[in-house]
Parts: sequence; C-alpha cells; structure tokens
Amino acid sequence: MSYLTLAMAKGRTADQTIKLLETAEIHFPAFNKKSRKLIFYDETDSFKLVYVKAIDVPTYVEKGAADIGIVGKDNIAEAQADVYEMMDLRFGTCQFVLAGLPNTAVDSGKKLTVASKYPAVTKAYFQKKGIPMETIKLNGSVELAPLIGLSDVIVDIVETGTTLRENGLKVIDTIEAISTRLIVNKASFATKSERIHLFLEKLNRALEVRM
Ligand SMILES: Nc1ncnc2c1ncn2[C@@H]1O[C@H](COP(=O)(O)OP(=O)(O)OP(=O)(O)O)[C@@H](O)[C@H]1O
Ligand SMILES: O=P(O)(O)OC[C@H]1O[C@H](OP(=O)(O)OP(=O)(O)O)[C@H](O)[C@@H]1O
Repeated sequence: MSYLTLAMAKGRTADQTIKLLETAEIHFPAFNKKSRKLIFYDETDSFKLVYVKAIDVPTYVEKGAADIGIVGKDNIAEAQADVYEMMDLRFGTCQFVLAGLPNTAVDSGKKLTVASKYPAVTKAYFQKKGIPMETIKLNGSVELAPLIGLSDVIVDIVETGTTLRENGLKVIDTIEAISTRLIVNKASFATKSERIHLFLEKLNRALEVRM
C-alpha cells in the first residue's frame, strides 16, 4: 500500500506536532530536529513525514506531493493554496495584527507603506478596508521597519506582545486568530478518503486526550 504523506512545518510548532502524532500513536522513531534528514517513516510503514519550511507546506499539499499538511494559519492564508482546511490543532496560537507607533493614522487618505512577512494577507486586509497602500516584503525583524522609517506600519504575528512592547509599538487592529491547522490535498481527499478519515479521527481523539 502507498504511504500517506504528511508535510510538517519546521520551526517552533514541530515539537508539538510530533507530540500530537505520538499521542495518536503514530511514531516516527528516527525523527530528530537536529538531523539533516528530510523524510521519515512511521513504525507501521504507513506514513511518510516530510519536514519542510512552514511557508512551503501549503504548496506541497496543493500540488499533491503531500496528502496532508500541518502548518500555521498564517502560512495557509499567505500561500492562498487550493486545499481543504480540515482541523484546528489548537497549538501555535497567536494573532495577525496591524501595528505601528502610537497615534499612527491609517485612514488619512495618504498611501500607507506596510512592511510584512505576509504581503498577500496584508494586501487582502487593506483592500477590504479600501485603504490605499503598498507592501514592503521583509523576512524577519519586521518591527524594526516603522522605527527607522522603512514603513508607516506593519502586519505581523503577535504572541505574547513582548516584541511590540520592547520596540514601543502598539496594536492598531487585530486581523485574524492564528493556530496550527491540518490541510488536505483535494484529490487525495477523494482517492485516499478512508485512510485520511481514520487519521483525522485518531488526531481528534489525541486532541481530546490533550485537553
Ligand atoms: N511568536 C510567534 N512568532 C511566530 N510564529 C508563531 C509564534 N507563535 C506561534 N507561531 C506559529 O508558529 C509558526 C512557525 O513559526 P517559526 O518562527 O518557527 O517559523 P517561520 O517564522 O515561518 O520561519 P522562519 O523564521 O524560518 O521564517 C508560525 O507560522 C505561526 O503559525
Ligand atoms: O508577541 P511575541 O511573543 O513577542 O512574538 C512575536 C514575534 O515573534 C515572531 O518573530 P520570530 O521570533 O519568528 O522572529 P523573526 O523576527 O525572525 O520573524 C513575530 O514575527 C514577532 O516578531
């Protein structure tokens, strides 16, 4: 029988993903974040785990290279991939916010510059609001941009609020709640329906145990 391929996001949610899979009794004994290996197999030889950069997980799933992806809602929203979002795994929780220096006006009619790691999410947010803007794509330390005049505001993730606070920035608007989600390739959902449903049931039970 073929494998069910899971694309798991590298980074801060990987440990919790592995823990959830273990609670669901799906074990990848060779998995080790320090290893440079990118493919792992479970004990029963039914699952193949591919370990990829978070923003690429929706692409692997949309293209069918992976049947299932486990990744943050931030990256799903940014990738705009044509996949099914099936489950909220309830970890990796944080929020998308619009933030800036205190008293920054965003609706003055002047074109805003907005720095973000998430240009698609940013554009969609401002389009909905009807506010003219341009995005500046950054890859990290986004909070720096309004402090040194690179942008007027930022769209970024806030978890504890420490990064904003330590840089004197304030939340202007909360855009969307983020958590780790499970996504499924549309064709796999039809062709591997039974196995995918069994997997989802196992994960649901594991989530209940964790609560
Ligand atoms: N404080 C946080 N900052 C960033 N992401 C968080 C935070 N809390 C939870 N997350 C979630 O964890 C995911 C992975 O975050 P991580 O910082 O490891 O990766 P990344 O930012 O996508 O990767 P990279 O730093 O290589 O660009 C995010 O996509 C998001 O869904
Ligand atoms: O509200 P907080 O708990 O402070 O967390 C939010 C910060 O964490 C993330 O950055 P990350 O650590 O991924 O670093 P980066 O600047 O390289 O994106 C995010 O982009 C914020 O900067």
